[in-house]
Amino acid sequence: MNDMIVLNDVTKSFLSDRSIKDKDGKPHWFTAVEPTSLTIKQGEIFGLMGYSGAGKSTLLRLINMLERPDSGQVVIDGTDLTTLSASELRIARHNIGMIFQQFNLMSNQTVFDNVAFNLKISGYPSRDIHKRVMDCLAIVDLTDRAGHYPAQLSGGQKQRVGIARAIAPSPKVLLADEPTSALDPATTRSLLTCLRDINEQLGVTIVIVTHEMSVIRRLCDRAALLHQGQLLEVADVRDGLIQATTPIGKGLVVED
Ligand SMILES: Nc1ncnc2c1ncn2[C@@H]1O[C@H](COP(=O)(O)OP(=O)(O)OP(=O)(O)O)[C@@H](O)[C@H]1O
Repeated sequence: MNDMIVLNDVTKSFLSDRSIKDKDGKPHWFTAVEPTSLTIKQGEIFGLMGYSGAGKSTLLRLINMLERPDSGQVVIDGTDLTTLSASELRIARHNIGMIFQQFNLMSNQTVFDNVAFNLKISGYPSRDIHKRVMDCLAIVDLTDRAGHYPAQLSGGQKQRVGIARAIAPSPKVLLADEPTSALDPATTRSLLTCLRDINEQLGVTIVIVTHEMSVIRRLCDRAALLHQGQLLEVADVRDGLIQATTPIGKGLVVED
């Protein structure tokens, strides 16, 4: 399989609280992602896991450049996003869908319009939008909810709308930031099945941030184990077990 996502020595720091100064009196920069290199293959389902503050969400957001790395390269399907102009980056992002823990739906828009929105801004032909929205709602089993508003949906249904919205422009990569954290165990299971089906049917590469070991075990092919901004190791997931080898990694994996 081709390399779909290649991170080459990416780093990311944030300016700390203004009250925290370095010894020389200058503002303190906190390193959220230490130099990290990672390759994710086309069609993989890849997890990012680690304790709170490990840098999982920041690393995920580097992949679509919602966070711009301080250094290093972010290569998606052969294109280094760090070299693109703002308008080129906007176009390249059509290849990268994203879903969020809190769904981020527009509450004053129907399910149909929430999904159509992404197509409109990606320049999808107007005459084809209706069919594409309904096809995507069928994939997530929400055809009968097209005219509903988000407030009329359960959490699991809202996340399915988020998935339909993300896959509508036919991205090659789907990023998921704690997509099941707000859901109960049964709804989580059905959402993971939905993500697995999308991966198998559409061939979309999925990168998922989660602190739930069971999500990694059920869904992922491999997972990066992160600790305090560092990539400890990339572990295979075989027979429902995360094959960690480093001492901290092994500790993370039995934490559930
Ligand atoms: N925009 C920001 N400004 C300042 N600090 C930030 C910013 N974003 C993240 N950080 C810091 O970077 C570190 C890593 O944050 P990140 O959200 O990536 O971790 P995480 O592993 O996803 O944690 P969690 O599981 O709690 O969401 C944290 O210490 C966080 O406070």
